[in-house]
Parts: sequence; structure tokens; C-alpha cells
Amino acid sequence: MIENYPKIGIRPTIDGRRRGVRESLEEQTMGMAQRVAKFIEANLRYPNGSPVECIIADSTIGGVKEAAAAAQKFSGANVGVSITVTPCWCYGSETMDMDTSIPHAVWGFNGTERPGAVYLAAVLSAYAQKGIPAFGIYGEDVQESSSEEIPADVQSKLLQFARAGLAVAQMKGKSYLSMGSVSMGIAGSIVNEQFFQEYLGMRNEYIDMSEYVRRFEEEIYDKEEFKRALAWTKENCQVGADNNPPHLQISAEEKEKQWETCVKMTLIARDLMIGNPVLAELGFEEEANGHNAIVGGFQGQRQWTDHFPNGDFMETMLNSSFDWNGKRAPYLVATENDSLNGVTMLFNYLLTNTAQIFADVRTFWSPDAVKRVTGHQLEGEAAHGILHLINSGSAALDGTGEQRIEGKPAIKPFWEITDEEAEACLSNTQFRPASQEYFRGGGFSTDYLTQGGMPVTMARLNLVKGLGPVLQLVEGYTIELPEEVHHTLDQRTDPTWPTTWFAPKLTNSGSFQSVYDVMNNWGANHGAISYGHIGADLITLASILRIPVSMHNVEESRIFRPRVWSLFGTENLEGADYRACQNFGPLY
Ligand SMILES: C[C@H](O)[C@@H](O)[C@@H](O)C(=O)CO
Ligand SMILES: [Mn+2]
Repeated sequence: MIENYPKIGIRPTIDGRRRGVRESLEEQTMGMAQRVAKFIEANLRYPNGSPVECIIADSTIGGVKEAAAAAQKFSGANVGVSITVTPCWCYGSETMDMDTSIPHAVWGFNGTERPGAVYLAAVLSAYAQKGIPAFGIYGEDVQESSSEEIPADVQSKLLQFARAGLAVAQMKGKSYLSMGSVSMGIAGSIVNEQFFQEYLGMRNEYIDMSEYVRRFEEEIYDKEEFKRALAWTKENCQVGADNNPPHLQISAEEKEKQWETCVKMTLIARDLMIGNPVLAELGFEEEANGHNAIVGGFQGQRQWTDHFPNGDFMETMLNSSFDWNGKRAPYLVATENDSLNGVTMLFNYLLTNTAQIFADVRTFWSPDAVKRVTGHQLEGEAAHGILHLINSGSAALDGTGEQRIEGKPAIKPFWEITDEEAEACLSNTQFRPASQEYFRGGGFSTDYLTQGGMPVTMARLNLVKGLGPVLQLVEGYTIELPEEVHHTLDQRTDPTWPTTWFAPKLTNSGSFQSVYDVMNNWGANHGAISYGHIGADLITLASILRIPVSMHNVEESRIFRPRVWSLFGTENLEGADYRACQNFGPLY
């Protein structure tokens, strides 16, 4: 299926007065629109790596007729985000975009010959009064009226808004596919349809895990691909040491059979999510359609894993940026069907186009505890303690940190990953026979250690009765421990699982006065970890979706929310965010 990604609609608004005013502004106004479109197209990409597309209104918009014409053009062109630009005064409610279901921003040129900023303030007050939150973009320094430049502060706000707006537009109409049901009583896997529908504009789809068995037995998968995938797996995925006590270890022959099952599960999960035209050729037209899923979750534990190989290999491979078909966009799959962590992965992913690590937020290791257990004094970024992020499955191979940006460990969009980097991710990962005590059906867990020194952001979406969804996020760094220190700490838990050592940035306020506070205030057992310090983008995204952020360590200067948020208070931004989200309610 050719992806039809949502576009950004650009609306140049203008002072409608003819006989001098409008004529003198036409070129500058349309020029602003063209330059913004070019700038966004040069800087943002869709998940398949192609440049983001902008579409500009056919004329400048001086009044309601032209506003309606732009709206009509956009509605036929899959516009999911709207940006209005102007260098001058225009008529607020007569020129504004009234679509209540898409994100809006307005850039008012900072000049004084023609007052773009006056329009900005006027139209934002109309947006506030009409209950359509819109972002205001106003450059800090006055520009020459002849300037064709987009100043750096305006550039960064345009991109911050556009990234978040496109994330909102891309998830809309897609589904979350639950493969199985509630895993071990984990609340995030009690899928809340109301949340998906009203806050994200998404559907919920479900299959029973018995569907995998049907597809195994009736051979509903691409057998040519299966052969190829199995051969690739044998060649590229190293099997690590069996950590099970001898009486629980299974035979080599049995393990061979399990590999076949694990690879088949991977193909089947992907086909369930997005469909596969090959299945139609095999006579399975219905199955070929898939479930239109942009993210899914696999229950696994316990019914499946008590009998069949676990989902770790499947989850890791799908979440990674490459497999036997080469480099490609990740398919997001949450382990334990934790739909709320799955959605958090989706937020992170749509903002960055990079693979995600899904992990249990397992242990806070204080400097004293580390010292007692290993004799090692934590230092540098880790000086105040570290969090052990670890889970059996779902961590993308990209999470090894074996990719590079300017020589430093990184996780990149698939189109920037070199063959050598993909190979390094694989050669630094072992697939180890799953812990039989937990996983009676066996399988293979992904074992790697994330490289230190990566800026990362961990986030988590929670649901609170009476309040609704709440986002938490923490920026920090991955930590490299001396090898024997890592081993001693890792051996205390399940050493066959992937480990990321994480140190949050501390700020001396709220939940960031200590690393312990971060762990202690985390809302659930899981977090979604993304490369980069993307907290500001997550905050912008959450504000569009009217999801308040309960804890974050993002500097105030990086926070960008709809202008009307400031009318809910400017002294305590966290409280204002809660009030604004509650006031406007879910987007859909
Ligand atoms: C094996 C255990 O059941 C784990 O899966 C458990 O630690 C979790 O990951 C809970 O989220
Ligand atoms: Mn877990």
C-alpha cells in the first residue's frame, strides 16, 4: 500500500483592503508561505524517509471567502496540520482556519511597518474565545520588512509545532492491535477504548493469540519469506549461553524448533498489524488486509508463554530498524500488551522516526547501594544514582547504541543507518534461551547492554480515573559502568534481558531533586525510551492532545504550548497545563 501521509497546509493571510494595502503585501505574504513550506520540506521527513509535504492555499487569504477556498483545497488534500503566516494586520476571525480537529499555528512576522504581530495577537484571542487552541510564533527580534529570512527562533518553533502536529495527524484513523488480552494484570494492557478514540482518534482492534496457531497450522504466511528469514536469523543472530539450571534446559533439537516458531511469529505479527499482499495470492484475502495498526501489543505472558516460545525475538525484530528484508521503518510492538507504553513508544517514534526501547523501570541503584554491592563509587552523570531499565522483550536492536552521530553512540532513522551499524547492533546482541521458570514455553530473550553516553528521554502515559491520561517524561543519559560492576548488578536480576543504565538530569525541583524521586514518582512498571532529548517535543504533542504532563525536566525556555495555555496561569506552568487540558477536553 502506498502511504498517504498527512500534509501541512500553509495559509498566507493578508489585509483584505485593496487599492494599495493588499497589493503592496501580496508578494511578501505569499513569499513567507513559500519559504515556510520549503523550510519544512527540507527539514522534516515521514516515517518512510520521504520529505514532509506542504500545500499552500491558492491565493493569499484576505477574508472569509478565501479562507473557505483554502479549507476546501486542504480537505481534498489530506491536510492534517495548519500553519497560517502573515507579515501584516489581517482580520482575525474572518481569515482564521476553523477546523477544530487539526492542530493550528500562526507565525506573525515581527516587523512594525505592517503589524503581523498585532494580527497574531488578535487571531490567537479569537482562537482562545472559540476554544480552538493554536500556537503563536513570534520572532524575538524585529526584522527588516524586506527580509526573506526565517529567524532561528521562528525556525525551531515551526519545526517543534510541525513535528508534533504531524504526529497527531499520523496516528489519527490508525489502530492499536491487541494481540491477546491482559497480561498478568498489567493495567496498561486493559485497553481503554475511550482513551484511544477520544484523545488519539484511533481505533482498537483485537485478535486472540490462538490466531497465531491457526496461521502456523494452516500455513498463513509467506513461505518464501519464512525460509529467507530463518536463514538470515541463523546467520545473523547469535545464540547466547543458556542461563537455566541444567534440569530446566531444553534440548538443542527443541531449540531449533523454537527458532522456527519465533521467526514465524514475527512474520505473523507484522502481517496482522499491516497486512501482506502475498497472503492474498495464497488465497487469504481477508488476512492480507491486516488491521491498519500503527502500533500493537503482544500479551505473551502468561497463556502463550506458559506453552509456546515467548515473544521476545518477535518484539525485538519488529521494533528494530532492519531485518532480513534490509533496513526499514520499525513496527511498534509493546510487550505484555501494555497499550499505554505502546502509545508512548508511538509518540516518541512519530516525533523522531527512530526505533524505541521498551523496558521495565526495574531498580533504583543509589550510589551507596552500588558501593556496598560492588565497591564502585558512581561518578559523572551517574553520581546521584542510576535506574536499571530492563525487560525480557520489545527493546529494539538499535538500543545497543551501536549507531553513530558525529562519532557518538546514537539511534538514527533507518535511512541514515549504515550496513556496518546494523551489523554492529546484531553482533553486540545475543539471543539467550528464555528463563524457563518464567517462560515455560521457552523462546529466546534479547540480551544486550546499551552503550553509555547517549542522550535519551524516557516517557510514560498513565490513565487516572476521573482525570484521564497524564504523561510523564524524563531526559537523561545512558550510562556505561565498569564491566564487572555491570555484571554484578545484572546478575541480581535476569541477565538474559537487555539492560540500559539510565541517569536522569536533575533540576532541584519537583520530581527531579533526586534519581530516587524519579523512580518513586513513575506511574507504572514500564517506560518507553527514545534517543535524544525530546522532552520539549513530547510536551508540545501532549498539549495538542490535551494530555497534561505531570513530571518533566525540560527547561522552561524549550516549552512550547498553545498560546491560550498562558491564560490559565503563567506562574505555575504545570497547574496551568492541567487546567487547560481539562478545560478543552480530548481532541476528538
Ligand atoms: C518475567 C516477568 O513476568 C516479567 O515479564 C516482569 O518482570 C515484567 O516485565 C512486568 O512488566
Ligand atoms: Mn514488563
